[in-house]
Amino acid sequence: MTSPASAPRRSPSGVREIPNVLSIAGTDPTGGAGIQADLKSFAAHGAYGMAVVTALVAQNTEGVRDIHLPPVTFLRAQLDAVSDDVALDAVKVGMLGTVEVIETVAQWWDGLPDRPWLVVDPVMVATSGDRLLQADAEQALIEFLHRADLITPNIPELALLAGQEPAADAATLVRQARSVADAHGVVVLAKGGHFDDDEVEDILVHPADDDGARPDEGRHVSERVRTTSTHGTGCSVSSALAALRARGLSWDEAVPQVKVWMTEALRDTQRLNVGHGHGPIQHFAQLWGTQG
Ligand SMILES: Nc1ncnc2c1ncn2[C@@H]1O[C@H](COP(=O)(O)OP(=O)(O)O)[C@@H](O)[C@H]1O
Ligand SMILES: Cc1ncc(COP(=O)(O)O)c(N)n1
Repeated sequence: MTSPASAPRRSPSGVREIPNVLSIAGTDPTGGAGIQADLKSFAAHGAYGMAVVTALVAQNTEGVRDIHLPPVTFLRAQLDAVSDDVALDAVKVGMLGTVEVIETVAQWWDGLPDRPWLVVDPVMVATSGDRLLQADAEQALIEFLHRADLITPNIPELALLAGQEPAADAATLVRQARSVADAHGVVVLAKGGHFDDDEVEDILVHPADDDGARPDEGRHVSERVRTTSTHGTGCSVSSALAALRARGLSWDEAVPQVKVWMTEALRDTQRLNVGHGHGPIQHFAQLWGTQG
């Protein structure tokens, strides 16, 4: 097993002007979450986006209707087709779904000659409340995490990773994020979107070093946009962070930039008219200009 700290994390050519970033995730045919959201997010952050499908999800803004899992041999064929040809600068992993899918992605990752940056969004449940990770795959997902540089759990996901009840306040969120960061040797962005304060705080926690020292956590606060169009926020944030890391920003530099972008993307949802449930965000608010 390669330890995350010692593994080379960049392509040999250094920071590419337009980095190659791969999403390994499930689909959303309405374009708001999963791979479709990831590709928009890569594009909005100046990266060349690619995608390998783990699961075909029949879902819309109202919920998940069905999930089809292609054979894992075909998943592996997709992964090899990309990595045999393209030098990867960063990889974002989203919905994995089952133990078999997790093991297939892990084997592929462990065999890569170079280590791209790896962001894992530990997707478990959709905004609609539907399960996207089988219950018997939770342990396998936990065992996958040491490969990541950054993981981006929301409040219930962090609780499950920490083996505790969901945090009811920021202090508990920090404690849980520290324990998960130390257990897996990864940076944790604990997302506070599920609290209901007037501000949304995401907390960036680094693992402690061998002497038990760690940098202060980054407290990233933004206004809460009052909208029900929050489908795909988590997918989009993790992809944006992968793209910016591949462009040479640190996590501490990338997170505030992504928060500003997400706030505008949520504010601009008023211009979209997609579906009857939790609508998508407007990934290109900055590029297309907002209404104000
Ligand atoms: N209403 C909101 N206003 C502003 N930012 C939000 C809002 N909801 C979520 N976010 C941001 O979107 C990201 C996703 O947050 P969260 O909802 O906690 O995760 P998930 O989508 O994985 O459930 C975080 O960066 C969070 O700060
Ligand atoms: C394929 C896929 N991956 C992830 C999510 C979670 O997205 P969100 O919780 O933001 O709705 C989703 N709905 N579908």
